[in-house]
Amino acid sequence: MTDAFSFAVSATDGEARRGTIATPRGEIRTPAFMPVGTAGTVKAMLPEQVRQAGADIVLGNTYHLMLRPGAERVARLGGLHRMMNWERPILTDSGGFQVMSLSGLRKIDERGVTFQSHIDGSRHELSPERSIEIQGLLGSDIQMQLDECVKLPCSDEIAEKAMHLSLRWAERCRVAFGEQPGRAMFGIVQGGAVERLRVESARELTRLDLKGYAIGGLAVGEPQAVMLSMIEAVMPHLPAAKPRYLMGVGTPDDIVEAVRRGVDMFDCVMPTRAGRHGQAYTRYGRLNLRNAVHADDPRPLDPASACPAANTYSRAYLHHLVRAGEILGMVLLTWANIWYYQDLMAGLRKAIEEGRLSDHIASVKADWIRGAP
Ligand SMILES: CNc1nc2c(CCNCC3CCCCC3)c3nc(N)[nH]c(=O)c3cc2[nH]1
Repeated sequence: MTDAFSFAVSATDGEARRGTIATPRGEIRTPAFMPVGTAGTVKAMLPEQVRQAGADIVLGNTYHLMLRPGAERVARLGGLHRMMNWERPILTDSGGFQVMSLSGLRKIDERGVTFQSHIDGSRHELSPERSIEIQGLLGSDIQMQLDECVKLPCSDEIAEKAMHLSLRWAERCRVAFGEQPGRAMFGIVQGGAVERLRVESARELTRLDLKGYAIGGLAVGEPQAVMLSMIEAVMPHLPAAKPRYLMGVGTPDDIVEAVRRGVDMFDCVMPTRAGRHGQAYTRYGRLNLRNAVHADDPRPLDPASACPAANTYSRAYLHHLVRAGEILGMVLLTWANIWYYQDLMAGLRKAIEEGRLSDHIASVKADWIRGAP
């Protein structure tokens, strides 16, 4: 165990890296998928199930927790780790992205974002300084800068304005973060789909010498090809010795293609949200358990999976639970999905260690297409 925050790359395969982030709360094996725990819970899962599935770190969220139960209350209760009974690392987003996608009546200016709570309509201000303060009150191990993420497509001028604002906010967040031993603050590369803006953002952020760098402003509706080309444009301008986090990504296909290009960390609501909506991610692709085709299928989702939800219950039963709107349907499919995503990452980590990532990705994709035997 360490009292510092550090990242080490133990193997590479092309641009892909196998690494480890060491933190006082435990190690994070990369490439890593971080289950989303929006309001202090990975929805429909107990923390011990999240860990058993293979997760080393989960996400918390400034926007939700500042509105309810409130950052100062969480701090009084001993912090987010204690409150949600997750003693391993937590990464928190800064809240700006959620303000833009969830709240009513919002305004962005140099000071920060002003918005109305989607819960009770109350008015709130989130400055770079307040966002970092909230993340500190929550006890977050990896804190994200406040940034402005523009929707795509947008004009170069809008992308440039938002990218420069995010750079100024990165400096303010760096000052507000100060020295928190064992914790990190990550900058977020913006720049829309404009290569020169992406490069400028990455180079300017790198000058702040941060402990990690996120690639933001993607997975906002652009084609996968655009997302991948922006990743390729940014990578040469980020320090190889620091972790790279692609925010909000993504489907299994997005993840394997981004790992190939050097991304180390991912988060996405998809496995949890899909589980609540009757969708199962398996090594044979995605299944919609609401579909009548499963009504008489006695097979489990995947007998080869170590996840109890995937190797025990019949598809017919899962279909029944989903059709009946039973809570257990959400619980079992969320469990299977989080476990599948962790198995996907474990397979990628092993393939990088053994220098066979390209072949591994090809076989993973073939299974998705081939479907269950
Ligand atoms: C889904 N696509 C996407 N997500 C993005 C996100 C959010 C990443 N997920 C955070 C969790 C969401 C659920 C609650 C807990 C936090 C982005 N966040 C920031 N700050 N900046 C982005 O450009 C940014 C860009 C993103 N693109």
